[in-house]
This record gives sequence, C-alpha cells and structure tokens, in this order.
Amino acid sequence: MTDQHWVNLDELEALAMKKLPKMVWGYYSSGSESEATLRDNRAAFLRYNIMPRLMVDVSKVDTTLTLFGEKLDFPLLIAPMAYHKLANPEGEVATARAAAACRIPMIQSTMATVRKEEVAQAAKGAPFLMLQLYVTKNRDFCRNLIMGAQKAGYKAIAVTVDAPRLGHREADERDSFHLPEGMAPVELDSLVSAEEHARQATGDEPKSAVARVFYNQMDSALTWDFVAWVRAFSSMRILVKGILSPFDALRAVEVGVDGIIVSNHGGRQLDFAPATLDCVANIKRAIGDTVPLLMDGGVRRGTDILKALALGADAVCVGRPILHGLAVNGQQGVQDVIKMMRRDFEQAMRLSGCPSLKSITRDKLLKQGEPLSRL
Ligand SMILES: Cc1cc2nc3c(=O)[nH]c(=O)nc-3n(C[C@H](O)[C@H](O)[C@H](O)COP(=O)(O)O)c2cc1C
Ligand SMILES: CCCCC(=O)C(=O)O
Repeated sequence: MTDQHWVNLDELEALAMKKLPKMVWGYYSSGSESEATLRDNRAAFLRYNIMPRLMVDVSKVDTTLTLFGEKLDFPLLIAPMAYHKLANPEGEVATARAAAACRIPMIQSTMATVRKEEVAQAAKGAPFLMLQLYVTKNRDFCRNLIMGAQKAGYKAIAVTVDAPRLGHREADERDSFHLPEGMAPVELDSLVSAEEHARQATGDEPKSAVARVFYNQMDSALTWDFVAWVRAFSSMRILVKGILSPFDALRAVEVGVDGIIVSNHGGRQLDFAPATLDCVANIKRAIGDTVPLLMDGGVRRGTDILKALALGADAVCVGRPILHGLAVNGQQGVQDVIKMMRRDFEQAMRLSGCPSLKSITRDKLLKQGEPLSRL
C-alpha cells in the first residue's frame, strides 16, 4: 500500500495515521470519553441491509440533485472541521479546490486556518460554500463574522448547536493538544491571540488548548432565539447542525431554519448520544419535506450514502476521510476521496436497482431483526 494506492477509506485512514504527528492524529480520530457514539455511528450502518430490486434499467444512473438552488454532482458535502493546516500546509485552500473540482459544497469551520475570503476564492466553481458558526459570547464579533461571510459570497451558515462546551476528548487531554506556533484559527484573530492557541495549560485549566479557547469564547447560553437574531440582519440561509431529537428538529423548523443537519459531531460531543443514522427516519417523519435534511457521522461507503437517503436524508456530509485525504496527498487526496465515494454510490444505486435519487426509498432497506415480510 503506497501513498497513491489505497482501495477504501479504511486503508486511507491507516496511511494518514502513519503520516500525522501523534497529537494531530489523536485530535482528528478521537471521540469523547468512552467513544461509544463514535463506534455506534459506524455500527449503525451495519444494522441495515439493502434489498436489491432487479431487472431495472440502470444503464444510466442520475446522482445529481439541487440543493438551495444549486446543482450538486452527487448528494455529498464536506463537513466542517477545524484546522485543515494540521493535515497539509495548504489547509482549507486545498480542500476548497477539491470541492470545486468535484462540484460539491464545502462547509467551512469557524476554526479554519485560512480566511474565508481566501477559501471563497479557492472554491470558485463549487456549487456553494457554507460557513459553520460557533456562536461566540461576543455577539458583535459573531455578527461581523456572518456579515463577512455573506459579503464573501457564502450561501448559508450552519450553526453548530451540539457544543455548549467542547466534548471531553481524552487523547487531547493526554497530549495537551495545542496548535503549533504560527498556526491559528484566523477568523478568531481579533478575539484570541495566536499565543493562546499554542500555550500549554497551567493550573486547573483544561489541558487541551482547543477546549480552553472554546470554553473562554463560545456561548453556552445559546438558545433558539438566536435564529431570529441572525434573520434580522442577514439574508443568508440558516441551518442548524447537531440535531438528534425529532422535537428539536420540529422546534428548528418552527423558528424558521432553512435546513437541518442530523449530527452528533462525529461522536465528539455527548458520548452515548445515538448514532446519527438511527435518528434520520424519526426526524424525517417529524419535519416531512419542510426543509432539506442532511446527516453526518460514519459515512464511509457508497452504500452508506444510499442507506442514509433511503431513511430520509437529502444528502450526507463527510468528515474525517477528507482530512485523511488531505494529509496523505493534499488537494488530490481530497479529490480521490470524493471520487471514490461518488463511484461507490453509483455502484450501490446500480446494484440495488435505483436509477435516480428518488427511487432510493425505505422499502429498499431491511433493518437487522426486521422480518423479510416487511418488504
Ligand atoms: C478533527 C475534527 C474537527 C471538527 N471540527 C468541527 C468544527 O469546527 N465545527 C463543527 O461543527 N464540527 C466539527 N467537527 C464535526 C464534523 O463536522 C462532523 O460532524 C463529523 O466529523 C462527521 O463525522 P465523520 O467524521 O464520522 O464523517 C469536527 C470533526 C473532526 C473529526
Ligand atoms: C474549538 C474547535 C472545535 C473544533 C471541533 O468542533 C472539534 O474538534 O470537534
């Protein structure tokens, strides 16, 4: 297995692990506490089988969709993740170029290591960009960030709602996770000094610098009225990321969001939160076709995408494999990840007898324990 030759995302992950410094690997791969949710995100996909329907003309399969008025090549977005420069010196620029080349949207993290204007430049040709928002206690800063993104051409914000505090990731505590000198989440420049991200903890502070910065800056008093607050000054679409309960999904629709991302933050926030795939159907039942429903967590195969769509998702987001591709081979590595997922999704559609996204329905799936007679 050379850098150039991996045949699935597990092999790519192993290559990334070998390449990255231990502290970075620990940060990327961790879930919180006992990592029950991290494991369950993957396990949930194994709990479903796909019942193929045969003798369907699948000589052409149409993977395209329209989301927020823009055409995507297939139903995949890049999930927001902090600090891409820890994987590759080009950081988010390489990721954005890959998104553009593959015609899928990228969601940029508040904690990006490249400025949003520069990411927007690199993403020219991508269907759209979204800015993930961590809501700071300082609301003037938050408003400026949103307005800056709007001005830079971002189409939407995704407000992360599952992180009133950062989850407890034990690898980060053990490794005293901090950013190398000279690297910082640049959008936060006016709030936090570069030294603060690199400083080792003293006294009773959280050992992980990322947890410390988060604790000091982000607003754990965030509630639903935030959506109306943003509406009052911004015309951008507003999504909420981190929804698991159908009651929260309904509440989000009530307060007027434009989309929901079902997520448990890749198992990095509340340990023992349910696997995201298990939450999709319930949430779809609750909100119907009111707003687009996205999901993330453990999506690694084309069949995973098919399962998420069959349960009611309109599209999925993928997280860690993007960082693995970036670490192993920069922009090309990210493109290879996306291309592989697209190829495998097409294959899953063909072999299950689904020539269009519309034909990927719940009756193609059988959950473990369900009798075949359910179909
Ligand atoms: C290293 C890393 C950094 C992340 N940073 C952010 C972030 O800045 N904002 C956010 O909303 N989610 C963040 N997430 C969560 C992802 O957006 C996404 O929910 C999760 O990674 C999806 O699961 P997957 O990695 O199994 O595909 C991060 C995840 C990882 C692994
Ligand atoms: C303060 C950065 C937080 C990034 C994040 O969301 C994660 O590591 O999961």
